[in-house]
Amino acid sequence: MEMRAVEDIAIGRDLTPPLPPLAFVLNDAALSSHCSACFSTLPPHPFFPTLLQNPSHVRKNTPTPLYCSPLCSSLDSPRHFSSGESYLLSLFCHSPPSTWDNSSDLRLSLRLLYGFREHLRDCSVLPSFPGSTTSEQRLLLGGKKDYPFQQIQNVEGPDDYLENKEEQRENMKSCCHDEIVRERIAGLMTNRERLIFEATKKDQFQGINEEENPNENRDDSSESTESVLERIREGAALMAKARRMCLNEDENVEKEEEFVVEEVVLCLVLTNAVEVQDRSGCSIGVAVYGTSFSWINHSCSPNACYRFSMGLENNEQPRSRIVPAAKTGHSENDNGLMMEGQHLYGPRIIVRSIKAVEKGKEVTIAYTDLLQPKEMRQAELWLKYRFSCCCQRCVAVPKTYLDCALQALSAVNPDSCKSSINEIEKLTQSFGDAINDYLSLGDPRSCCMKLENLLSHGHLIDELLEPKEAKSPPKLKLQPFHHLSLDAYTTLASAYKVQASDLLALNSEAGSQKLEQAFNMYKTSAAYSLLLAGAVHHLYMFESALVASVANFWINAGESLLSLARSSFWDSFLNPGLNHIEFSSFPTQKCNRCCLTDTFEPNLMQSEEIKRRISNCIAKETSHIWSMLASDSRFLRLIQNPIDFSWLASAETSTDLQLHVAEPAVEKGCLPLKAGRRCNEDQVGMNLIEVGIHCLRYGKLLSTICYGLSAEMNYYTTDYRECINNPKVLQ
Ligand SMILES: C[S@@+](CC[C@H](N)C(=O)[O-])C[C@H]1O[C@@H](n2cnc3c(N)ncnc32)[C@H](O)[C@@H]1O
Repeated sequence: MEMRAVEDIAIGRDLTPPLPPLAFVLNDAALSSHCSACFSTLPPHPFFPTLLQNPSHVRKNTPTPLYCSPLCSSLDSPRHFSSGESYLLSLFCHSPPSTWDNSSDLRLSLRLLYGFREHLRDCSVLPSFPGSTTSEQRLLLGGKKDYPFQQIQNVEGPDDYLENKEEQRENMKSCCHDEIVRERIAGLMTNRERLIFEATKKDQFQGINEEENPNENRDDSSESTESVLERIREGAALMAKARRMCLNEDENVEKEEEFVVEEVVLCLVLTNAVEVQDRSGCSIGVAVYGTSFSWINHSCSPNACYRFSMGLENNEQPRSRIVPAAKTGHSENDNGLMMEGQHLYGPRIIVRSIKAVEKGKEVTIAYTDLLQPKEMRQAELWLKYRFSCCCQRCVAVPKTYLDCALQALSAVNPDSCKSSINEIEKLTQSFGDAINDYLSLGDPRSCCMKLENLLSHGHLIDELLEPKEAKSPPKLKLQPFHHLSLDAYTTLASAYKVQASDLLALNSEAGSQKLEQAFNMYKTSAAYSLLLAGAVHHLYMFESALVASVANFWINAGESLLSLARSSFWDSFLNPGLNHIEFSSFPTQKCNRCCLTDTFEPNLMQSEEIKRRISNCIAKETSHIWSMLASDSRFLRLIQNPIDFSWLASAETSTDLQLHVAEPAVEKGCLPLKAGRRCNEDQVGMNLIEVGIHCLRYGKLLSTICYGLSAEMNYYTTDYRECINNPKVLQ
């Protein structure tokens, strides 16, 4: 099944009304910070679940959902208890499974399973059972007694259906054999056959890879295939155990047929669930939606994206602009379980166009990070969804510019580029280890040192040996758009900021030297944010589906630069003159160089010319401040301008990338760049603000394409002024 546009659709239009979820849960980590019903941040004194049944079964110190209000608690608590979720949390906490480190998909599956049964009961389909039963119903209801699901409270089974045990067993076998291979429940693909049974056959992805690259991913792929299988089995068994505990039954689940229903629903969740993100883009939960959303296929160059709408109110109801490609595959009878949403609360999802879509054309979204190179995307899609993507971007021969750029190596050492599979693996491992130092070990300092080192030299060098080592030719240097470089910039922007706050927190009465150190770290963090925005913007010029990423990166860069410009560090020791700048006098109207305003129509943002004009303007302003921003980082000093990469073309030509860099700016007022130019100190702060406002404004404009004006309106018409007047981050 796929979804198509019912009319010609312009860029930046909502394609669906806000669609309610079939089921949703918070991630384990968000259970103590967010309301489990409406996903808002919890108040200081949150509400516990009401209807706490059988508390003796739930062991002490088990995490529990919390709510922002009695209303949210009364709406959501029954589902928490009746689905067996409370028991699963208890099991998960006290005897953690080996293949699951977060219980959210399993809890989501339990809630969904509960919802399906409730729906079947509400639809009064049971009286017609079994004669006209659908296979979905048979699977979900199963036989009497032997089938754990049959015994959920308040649900009456068809007593006369199964006369004796033998018959029950027969029925169960047929359920298992017929239904375990079934594709859909409630219209949603379960992929169970592919996820489980094909996994045991010859691995298809391995086959594909062997054709393209005989050495790549072979071992990884078969290992991952086995682990998919093991995870699904272990997860389903745990769900079945939790449900049996909830029903006061023997909780030992040993045979596979005892958890086949759980396995099917878990596979449905793995195939259809989406991460729910808060406004800052942090993942806080997972949800499954009905067919209007779940029938949308993936593309690595998609024409749509989605966003979430939280809260209980639901005023806006635009009509849907997408329909299933064909209403085949489901008979009237089979529609017994089709449902669009069960919840009047929880995160609703809205699909939106990020490219113009012609009537009748397929609407697609991204299931994976589009800033990964082709092989990584394909591997992830195969592992999680068992398909090989054949979208335009994936089948392009030669590869698209974007895919080349995401893997491009410098030509400094072309031989190593050719024989580099092992070298790249080593380098990837080194980048991963460095990032791990920060994310897992909490050591931002070591992470920054290692990443700077890897980016500048292509390998780790001993700091003490640096002068000697530096003379030897670099091993593998990455181009600034390489996906490892982009990951490194993201990490460095965060790790430098954390280092700076740690430094200030540890030294509450920091002397001027510490203050200066902290300021330099904040400065380097802002510089990496800007480089990330510039590099991804360069890629966005070749693939407009990157709009959501680039919008976020520009906004982050703008906020960091404005915070830096307003920091009290300037007053203390850098440029006391800045103190007297009247910030409210900064332009809030149209920029007279690039014409950027707050009120650009999303349609205009399709124009390459306009995007180029804005980035040229930001590049020009950046050239005034870059040497100041980059001065404390060994790697950043090698970057001549983080927005206009024309310097790269002359610096070196990549062996596998025909660099497409922007033409030097020739418009009136946009002078060609003189990278690294140092300008009048008094101007630095002003230029920081100019660049910051441009980044923020441009980011907000791009974000209206993917998130919509109504959602962002209040925020983005005032917020850079707020950002200037109320710096959040720095002292
Ligand atoms: C959320 S469902 C999408 C709707 C699905 N096509 C259906 O008929 O219900 C995800 C599954 O659809 C299939 N799918 C999605 N995008 C695809 C693509 N670009 N090529 C092939 N299969 C795709 C895969 O089997 C994947 O596991």
